[in-house]
Amino acid sequence: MEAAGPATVPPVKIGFLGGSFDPVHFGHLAAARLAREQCRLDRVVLLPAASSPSKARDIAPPAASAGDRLDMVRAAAGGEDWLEVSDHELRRGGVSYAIESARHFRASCPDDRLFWIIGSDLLGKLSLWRGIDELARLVEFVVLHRPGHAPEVAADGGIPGLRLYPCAGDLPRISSSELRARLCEGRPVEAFVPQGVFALIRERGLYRRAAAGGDTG
Ligand SMILES: Nc1ncnc2c1ncn2[C@@H]1O[C@H](COP(=O)(O)OP(=O)(O)OP(=O)(O)O)[C@@H](O)[C@H]1O
Ligand SMILES: O=C(O)c1ccc[n+]([C@@H]2O[C@H](COP(=O)([O-])O)[C@@H](O)[C@H]2O)c1
Repeated sequence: MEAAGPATVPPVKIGFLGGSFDPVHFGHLAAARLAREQCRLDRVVLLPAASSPSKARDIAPPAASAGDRLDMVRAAAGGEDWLEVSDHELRRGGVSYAIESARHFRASCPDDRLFWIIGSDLLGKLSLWRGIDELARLVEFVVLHRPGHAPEVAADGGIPGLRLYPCAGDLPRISSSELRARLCEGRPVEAFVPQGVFALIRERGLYRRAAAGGDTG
């Protein structure tokens, strides 16, 4: 009798959602959940940026410190066994280019499929991301329609071999900048962030003043 060959194990599918998460909100969590469901991801990693490339030249740095943003993201991810948090970009410091993170995760997970999850607000400038041709070889992109940002924007911009999967579904019309403004004005935000995140914002008095800035270390 012939021995059965080794069973082929399908590659693990890991999603990454990078962002400033200043603060993390239900829009981010909905994006992670939809991407996981529609692309059948095994897990999703929230990846807080030390400094986002698209925001690095903004006048205002992240309003909350790296430590506060990381704690809020950890609080938001708690309780979901498929949702993880990586502090890789925060430990690396500097501007958080996706290509550098993708090289790191590709090296540590050589056999897995890596999916970069982005909102449709980022699509128009995807071709300008640092090292986009290499990035498009290393990862596949999942795009969530963000209200107010048309998903039909020409995305590939001639990016060779781009693998890009649009996800269907309604995402909450929330942004971190709107939440920072609300907090600064003393308006409620409980409906937009998980309870643990709200508790941290209140305990630490985060985002009380718009011009407060904050350290990123
Ligand atoms: N409401 C939302 N629905 C879907 N995707 C979102 C939503 N908010 C943010 N994202 C996506 O999450 C990622 C991280 O976003 P980021 O941390 O910059 O949040 P933000 O709400 O856009 O912040 P800000 O208002 O400060 O620009 C990006 O890919 C962004 O497109
Ligand atoms: O690598 C790049 O060139 C690049 C340019 C723009 C945005 N990104 C990534 O996109 C994610 C969301 O960015 P932002 O500016 O919406 O917070 C974050 O993880 C950034 O590192 C990456």
